[in-house]
Amino acid sequence: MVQVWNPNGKYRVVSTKPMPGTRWINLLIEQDCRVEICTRKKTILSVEDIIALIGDKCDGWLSCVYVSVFQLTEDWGETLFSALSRAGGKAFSNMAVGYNNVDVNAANKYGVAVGNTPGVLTETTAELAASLSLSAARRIVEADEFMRAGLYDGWLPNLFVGNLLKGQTVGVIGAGRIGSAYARMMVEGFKMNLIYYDLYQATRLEKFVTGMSVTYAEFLKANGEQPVTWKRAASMDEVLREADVISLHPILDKTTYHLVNKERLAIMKKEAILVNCSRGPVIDEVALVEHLKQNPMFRVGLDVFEDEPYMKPGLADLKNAVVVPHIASASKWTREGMATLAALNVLGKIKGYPVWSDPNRIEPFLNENVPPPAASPSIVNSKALGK
Ligand SMILES: NC(=O)C1=CN([C@@H]2O[C@H](COP(=O)(O)OP(=O)(O)OC[C@H]3O[C@@H](n4cnc5c(N)ncnc54)[C@H](O)[C@@H]3O)[C@@H](O)[C@H]2O)C=CC1
Ligand SMILES: O=C(O)C(=O)CO
Repeated sequence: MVQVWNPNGKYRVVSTKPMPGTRWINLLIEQDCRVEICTRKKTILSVEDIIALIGDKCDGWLSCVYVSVFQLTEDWGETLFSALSRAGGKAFSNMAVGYNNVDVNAANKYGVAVGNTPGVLTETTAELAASLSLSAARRIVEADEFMRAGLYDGWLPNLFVGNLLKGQTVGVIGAGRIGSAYARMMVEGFKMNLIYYDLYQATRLEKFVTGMSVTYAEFLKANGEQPVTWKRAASMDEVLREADVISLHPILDKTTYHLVNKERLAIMKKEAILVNCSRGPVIDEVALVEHLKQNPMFRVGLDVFEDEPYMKPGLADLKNAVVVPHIASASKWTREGMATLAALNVLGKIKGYPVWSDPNRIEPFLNENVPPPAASPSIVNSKALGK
């Protein structure tokens, strides 16, 4: 049930799941860590399971730290942080960028550093959002099922007619790292016009699309095509009204819970495409199921669900929904990199290293040919802990 590496290591690091690759294990072992990996088949561990893994003491280990493989139901609150702290635990890291499953105030109370893994999953997650956009627009899953069912008996003018993306408007809600990467893909790849909404100005994205639309505009015009345009919307509703494809990329917090609800679905175009690779509760999924039933030309691509791992009743039966099991960050390079960043977050705490200055630039930690910088790549509560 628990696989142990380097049993005589001075520092104890526990992981709730086997994580991809071996670099993360080697980096910990090189720094005198004993690595314990829970290999139980159970996908979602309960609070009791995790408390049992943490144990009640560190048995002479100098530091007892914890890497949790992100699970929506692995709720890191008062109970777990106090258990970790009682066992001498000083650091915890999600193997994820999102940390809505973590009560950071509780971690602060027990002086536990909370790590996450930004940056390494930006492009991979954006690529999945782009894949879902295309799958929904071109009805790939429905068509695939049709072929496999042996129903294809010849080309027809009306067979699986979908939406053209070129020249349409892509809307991005939450233009942070992933939202901006997705926006660029859709503008560059499909010549879509962009409208975005975020609480903050996405300066880097704006510079990119401005630069692109200036030089690219000449090129497109010379080739008899329309240049791409972009704008920052004053409200989220403006994006919902204007865009043909809308992708959600905000964090989940109380400002974004049910951001897309019945009223907002009603203002979207009848043939719009909605993609969610952020967190399930950003959409009111019951309202979405109803909307999909009433509007068969409205399509969605979902990687995340309100009650993960479950879907709301009715969703699985709808042809106008493409659903995948939270795989947006699942490329080999990204998942191995996430494991490395998570391990280095806790290792940095063990070694007393500072926190890396820019969580948007984590490349130096991912170069396998050189030792990683002496820093924790990303600790979300470093300021609160006075680091
Ligand atoms: N499905 C999956 O496997 C994955 C999901 N994610 C989710 O994506 C989220 C975003 O990740 P990053 O882009 O790296 O984070 P980020 O912090 O770079 O971007 C989040 C953006 O959301 C914006 N935002 C916050 N509240 C908002 C509101 N009320 N309205 C509009 N915008 C708002 C922020 O200003 C920020 O620009 C993560 O927090 C995580 O929940 C991330 C990776 C993989
Ligand atoms: O990183 C995250 O936030 C995830 O959802 C898993 O990649």
